[in-house]
Amino acid sequence: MNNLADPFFSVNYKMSSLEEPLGLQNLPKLSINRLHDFNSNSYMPVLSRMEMGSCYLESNEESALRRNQSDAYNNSCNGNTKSLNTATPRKEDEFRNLPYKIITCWPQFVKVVEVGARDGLQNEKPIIPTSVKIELIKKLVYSGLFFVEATSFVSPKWIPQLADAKDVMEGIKHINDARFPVLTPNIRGFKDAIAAGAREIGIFASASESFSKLNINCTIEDSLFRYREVALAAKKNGITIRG
Ligand SMILES: CC(C)(COP(=O)([O-])OP(=O)([O-])OC[C@H]1O[C@@H](n2cnc3c(N)ncnc32)[C@H](O)[C@@H]1OP(=O)([O-])[O-])[C@@H](O)C(=O)NCCC(=O)NCCSC(=O)C[C@@](C)(O)CC(=O)[O-]
Repeated sequence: MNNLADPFFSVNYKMSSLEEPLGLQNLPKLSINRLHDFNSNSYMPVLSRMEMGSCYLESNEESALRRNQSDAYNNSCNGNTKSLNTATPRKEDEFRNLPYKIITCWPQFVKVVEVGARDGLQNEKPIIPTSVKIELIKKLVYSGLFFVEATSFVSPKWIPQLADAKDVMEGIKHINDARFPVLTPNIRGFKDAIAAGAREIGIFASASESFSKLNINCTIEDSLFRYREVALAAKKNGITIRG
């Protein structure tokens, strides 16, 4: 069954462009019961009936029935009368179940890390006052964001916009119910970050030699060596690391 042919999906669904944001009132209405029916534990995709952008889902009962029928057919062709239940899984069964395995192995949650106060402000030409940065971070937290990357402990010669990292950390230390990771490009940055009260750090390496040189003034190999030092220090201090 193609999703679009399913009455469940054929509600007044309209794609929107970025210029024309989709209003909440236009979102498809999903009832809790229907969502439960579409729980990945209840249904699995049928590999042989997958098409571009859509796939047929069947319930576990349907799946068991179809597999029994298929096994019975194959056994009768081979003249095999062995009980179906004792048969070991065949390669094609394992392959058929692969999409199901992938779906059930999906992460249970998505972690959103807001980086505007760091990544956004490091690109601003004028230096933003520390008090404005603190106010921005507060507003981001009050908007419901839990992980707000606050600043970077990098060289002020490279990124003068974030030279006030220590003061920003001081200004947000009283804010509860949020975590404030900071970027640390080397062990010096790590030590400064910890001294300023950071409990979570971000390390960043490049996939190209040219960008690595431009961004942190070293080769990829050297950067991995540096980050090993930072990661070991973080582990020793019970600091969370994101890469
Ligand atoms: C890595 C370095 C420091 C190497 O910079 P360098 O010049 O090669 O370092 P150095 O070891 O030769 O030291 C030079 C000077 O910097 C000082 N220094 C050395 N380290 C620090 C430090 N941590 N904090 C403060 N000062 C530091 C050090 O003490 C020395 O001071 P001086 O003796 O000349 O007075 C430099 O290249 C740097 O700071 N780069 C940061 C670049 C950066 O922040 N880029 C933006 C972030 S990455 C990004 O935006 C991508 C990303 C992550 O956003 C993608 C995404 O979010 O998805």
